[in-house]
Amino acid sequence: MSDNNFKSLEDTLDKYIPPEELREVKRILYGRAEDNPITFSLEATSLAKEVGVDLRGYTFTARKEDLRRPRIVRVGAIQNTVDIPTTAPIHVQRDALHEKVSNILRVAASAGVNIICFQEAWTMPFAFCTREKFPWCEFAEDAEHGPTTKLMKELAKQYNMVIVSPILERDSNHNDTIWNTAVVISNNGNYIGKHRKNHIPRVGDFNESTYYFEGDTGHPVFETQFGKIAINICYGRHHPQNWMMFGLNGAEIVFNPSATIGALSEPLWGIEARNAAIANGYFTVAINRVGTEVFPNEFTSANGQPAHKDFGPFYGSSYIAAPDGSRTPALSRDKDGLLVAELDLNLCRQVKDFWGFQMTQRLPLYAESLAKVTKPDYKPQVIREN
Ligand SMILES: NC(=O)NCCC(=O)O
Repeated sequence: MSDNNFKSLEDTLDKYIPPEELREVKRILYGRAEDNPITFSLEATSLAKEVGVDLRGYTFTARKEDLRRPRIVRVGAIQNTVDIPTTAPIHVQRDALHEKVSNILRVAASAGVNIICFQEAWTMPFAFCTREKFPWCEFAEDAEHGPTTKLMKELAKQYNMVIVSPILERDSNHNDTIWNTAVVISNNGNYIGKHRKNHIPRVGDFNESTYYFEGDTGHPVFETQFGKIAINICYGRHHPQNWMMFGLNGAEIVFNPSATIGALSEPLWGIEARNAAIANGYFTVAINRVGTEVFPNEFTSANGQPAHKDFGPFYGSSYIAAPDGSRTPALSRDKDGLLVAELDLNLCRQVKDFWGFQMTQRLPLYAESLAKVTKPDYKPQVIREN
């Protein structure tokens, strides 16, 4: 079976595992026997059909508490293809993506979404694989006042929705430097702040260090009306310390807007964001692109293979994981999708109380060890037989 004929892990499980065993398989593999799907209004499902987006939703519950009311929030994740050829003028490509994602936002609004995040560098094709500067650098724009943020501020206000908008940023106050940045806009339509990607890949076709440097914004958590959120951009999901710092700063939901391909990372995908949710006591939202993007000039992947104009399909499979280790099924591997999860944020503290991972974390021990490891004269602590 070729990669393209393989629909998804969930489809295969549903197709071949008898129902009574499937419950147990799902309990072990997905952390819960039932998917707990959300039934959306007719308006939301019809709009999703009209816009051409696969709308799916799932609920995560928490214990009822005596002293705290439930803190129910609907979170959304959008995965989408880039449909306009990469040879079209930059403004045509960007406008088309603005229009497409704005339409999906209408669906999110009618599905009751409170906080939404898009895929990494959503306003452009993922051109960094080419390692060519032009015309791709033209996609970079000001995080606070650029055309994308301007549009998203209007829509955030209109839909009373917090929007996390990962873009290619141009910082004209600092010598026109470029950054891989996620902009956070409040449900009142105000710019709250931004986070710049902390870890830049130098692997296979993801040689992004040609374009931008490691981020300088630390690990900010944005306190929104619907909860405390943070963003760990793509390759940062391979770094447990990155996830940990967002948790230490109090995040309740961490988004992981990504662009990644099957040959490279698909076996890691279902593990990393889910493990981060467990280890750090927050919800995680892993978002990947779909589709194949073809570039005008051939490039190589530095792997001995012939030069080519695309680097294979992004595999989508966006999913949401909870601090108790349970997760939603994934969106498809090849279709535009809007994944919605209804969360009770009280689950974060409940899981921390139960498992005690934060209490047993022993940060001073690691702070001390790491301080030693980073010294030039450090010797690894290895004990050998004499
Ligand atoms: N965009 C990006 O950081 N991709 C890196 C590939 C991966 O981490 O799977």
